[in-house]
Amino acid sequence: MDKASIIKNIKEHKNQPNLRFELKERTESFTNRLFYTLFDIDTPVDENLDLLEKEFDALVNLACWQVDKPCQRVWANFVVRLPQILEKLNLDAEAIVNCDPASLSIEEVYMAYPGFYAIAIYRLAHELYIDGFPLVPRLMTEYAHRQTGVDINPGARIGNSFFIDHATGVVIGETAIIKNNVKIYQGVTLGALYVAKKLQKTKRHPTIENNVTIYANATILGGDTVIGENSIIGGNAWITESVPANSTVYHSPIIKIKTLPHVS
Ligand SMILES: CC(=O)OC[C@H](N)C(=O)O
Repeated sequence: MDKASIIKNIKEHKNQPNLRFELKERTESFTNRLFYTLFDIDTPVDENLDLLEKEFDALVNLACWQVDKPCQRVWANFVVRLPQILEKLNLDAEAIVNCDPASLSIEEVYMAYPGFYAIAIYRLAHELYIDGFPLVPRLMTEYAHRQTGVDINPGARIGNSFFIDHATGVVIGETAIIKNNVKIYQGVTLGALYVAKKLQKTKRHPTIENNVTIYANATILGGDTVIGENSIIGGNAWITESVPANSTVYHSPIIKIKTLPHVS
């Protein structure tokens, strides 16, 4: 195949007229500016809010290509909710500093905890998601996912003072509901019992009630699965049914250790 034919061929197969990676890049720089505007003391709020509004306009132009989904009011609705979101995020940061014996300062939480970063970007993206703003919330949480290994779908509903410790390899599905003061550790999955396209728009992921702790690598599946309040789910537990309030759930593997006599 000559060069002209290759170009023609590629052009024929490049058939998504709205697929512009500029949207992804602009969303990532908008997300960075937003995070710094909310938390970094040297990032002036007034001028950065103006810049954010301009950057958001560009996102609207790139993301709102469906005529039946007008997006013009989304920024106005979002910006008024920023103080409330910040209040919630400060509660998350406090929960981390109060719960984690390894944390040395609140500044460390904001700058060094991937769990805090992932929750921050999730909470900001969630507000855009509930306004029906297409694609950008997913690009925001995927950006956080890429940086932290924590995949929180912007559709999930998460209450106050949420803490993900050692955050990596965590998956929180689109229809998960997490109430207040929940702590989870690395490798936790809040997922669907099985995956089928026909389940779109149904509750597929679990509900976690207040004050639940879920230790590392536990997997909790199913839209009807409810983990009752004050429960503790041990590491590596595999749960596909509801757990009553105040329960402790252990996974008990059989570990065999065979020690041979030392032969030199
Ligand atoms: C987290 C999870 O179970 O994902 C499976 C699928 N994407 C769904 O949303 O059902």
